[in-house]
Amino acid sequence: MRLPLIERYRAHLPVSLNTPVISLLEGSTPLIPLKGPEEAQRRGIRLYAKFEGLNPTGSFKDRGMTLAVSKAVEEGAKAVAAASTGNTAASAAAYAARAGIRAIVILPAGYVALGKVAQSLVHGARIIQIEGNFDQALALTKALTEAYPVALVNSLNPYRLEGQKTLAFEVVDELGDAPHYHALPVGNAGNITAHWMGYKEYHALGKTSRLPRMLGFQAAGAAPLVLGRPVEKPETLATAIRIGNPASWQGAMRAKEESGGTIEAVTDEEILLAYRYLAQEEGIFCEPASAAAMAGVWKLLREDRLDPGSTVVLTLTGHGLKDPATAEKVAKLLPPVPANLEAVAEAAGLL
Ligand SMILES: Cc1ncc(COP(=O)(O)O)c(/C=C/C(=O)C(=O)O)c1O
Repeated sequence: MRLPLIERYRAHLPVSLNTPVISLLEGSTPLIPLKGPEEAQRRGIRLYAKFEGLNPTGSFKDRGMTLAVSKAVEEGAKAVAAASTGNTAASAAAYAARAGIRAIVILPAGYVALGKVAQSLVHGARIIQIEGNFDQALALTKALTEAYPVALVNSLNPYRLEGQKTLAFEVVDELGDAPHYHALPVGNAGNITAHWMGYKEYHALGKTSRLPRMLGFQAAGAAPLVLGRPVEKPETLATAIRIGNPASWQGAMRAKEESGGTIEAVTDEEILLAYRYLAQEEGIFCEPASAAAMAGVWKLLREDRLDPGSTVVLTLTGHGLKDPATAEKVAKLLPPVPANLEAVAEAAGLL
């Protein structure tokens, strides 16, 4: 029987018996063993994908949203607000609907993948598109929630990170220890901060023999943490991580430094290659931003920077269906053929 995330990890979360559990049975996502690219196989490096696309709204955001919305309702909120590159909006819209309160989402016009806008619309969120980018949307949302009785549910809200840290718990509970490395994409940097919180908590409880080295990856055109300064005009086809000034900058730096890990950039071309590899070689359809984790691990493998025989977990943060438009960048749809066996057999490459 599947448990609400809050029930599964109640002992580790800031909840009480007064906290309503607003849940869509999020979490407990599959940890899928990968065949891995040849560079991993020949070094005996085991790769696993923690596929967060199988959460209720198709991304890891549900882990933080179940807690943030439950706590907002406990505190009497009648509305929640979020700036978003799309997945936070979709998740806030779903959990607000679940709770019977209003969701207000502020999106950078023209840079949110179709699937995510569809979700926010159909869940009944109040969608405000701004003529600006995500960073401007976040500043406006902070101002809105300071001026009006609306709860902020971006990852500046600590409850979001508390919910998201449970991914690390699930990895340890399933593998029996922490991996040697944990790779994930980094945009606003809440997720890498939360992963590291979770591993440190479990380690302090004696549940792991090691702490993983955190491997964060940004898109080369949107890599403030790599450059060491905000990026005024972030650009990448991985629109989920098209963020120039991460809200959790310090948290990401802490995760990198304390774990002895790294935060590096991958190009859009490397992201697309990894996106196609995961779908066509591993059978996993994740969205472009998620594929940045695979692109980054592949880069480190090519540079022989991962220890032979080690275990690497990659967080694939969102489902590929969120961004159907990008799918056509890796595989073109062929024109229709006449409706007869010979034409179909020829198009199928069987003749
Ligand atoms: C699929 C996917 N992969 C990676 C990230 C980066 O996580 P953070 O580094 O914690 O920001 C996001 C983030 C999306 C938003 O920030 C939003 O939805 O507003 C994402 O949707």
